[in-house]
Amino acid sequence: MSSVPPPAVALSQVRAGYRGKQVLDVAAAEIPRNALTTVVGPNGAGKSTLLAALAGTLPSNGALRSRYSGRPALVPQHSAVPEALPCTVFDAVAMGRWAERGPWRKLKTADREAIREAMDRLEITAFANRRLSALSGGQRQRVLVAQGLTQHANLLLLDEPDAGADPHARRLIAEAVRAETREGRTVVQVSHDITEARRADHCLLLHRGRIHATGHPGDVLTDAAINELWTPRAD
Ligand SMILES: Nc1ncnc2c1ncn2[C@@H]1O[C@H](COP(=O)(O)OP(=O)(O)OP(=O)(O)O)[C@@H](O)[C@H]1O
Repeated sequence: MSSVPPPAVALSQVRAGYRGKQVLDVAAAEIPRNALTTVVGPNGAGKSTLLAALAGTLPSNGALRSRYSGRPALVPQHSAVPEALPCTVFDAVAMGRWAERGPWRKLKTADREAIREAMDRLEITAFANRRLSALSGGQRQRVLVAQGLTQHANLLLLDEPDAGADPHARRLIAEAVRAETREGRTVVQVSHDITEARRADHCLLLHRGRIHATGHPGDVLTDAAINELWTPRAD
């Protein structure tokens, strides 16, 4: 009989917020191991806040039990990254190795290999020496995802990685994410694209900071749930 592996992260009564204002209140949720979990919900539902709590960049109360080794990698929304960051595409992707090497140490062969592989996957090798500020929004998005991939983190957190990306870039990002789970990593991805979200292994549907539903995307992202959550209300 096959047993279900323990989740990579189990959340229980997790609360988080900003300057004393609570915006996230997750009673219970799980992030399955070696799988792609998509986090969906209307604007302001608390998706980025949940990712920040999982990344540990935002303090939270409650129990957030992690069963993966190493540090998680967080790829923020590209709107959260200064456009004029004074570095090249290669430098930006290489920053992904800082957690392991430190910012000032020389890159080793393994670092260069991880950077090369991530840049190839996102098809940004041709831009390696371009300034990040000279790229389009969609190209910059691919650089951020490549920076996340180079970290080889067991938990990869992506906040709307395909926002502003064209169909080809979306496919590259989706394929890169799938390769991560095939290689035994756990990925959590915030998305506004319901079609893309339906392709995930697991789904957390957030509404007003709480879990509205969780489970297989086919069971969670029903027409009824979508109509209910995305229909503007008077309150
Ligand atoms: N730095 C911050 N300071 C204060 N309030 C914040 C901050 N960041 C987010 N919030 C508030 O927390 C709530 C949840 O925001 P969050 O960014 O997590 O939502 P989201 O689901 O990711 O939204 P979107 O789909 O628009 O990206 C919102 O009401 C937002 O105004």
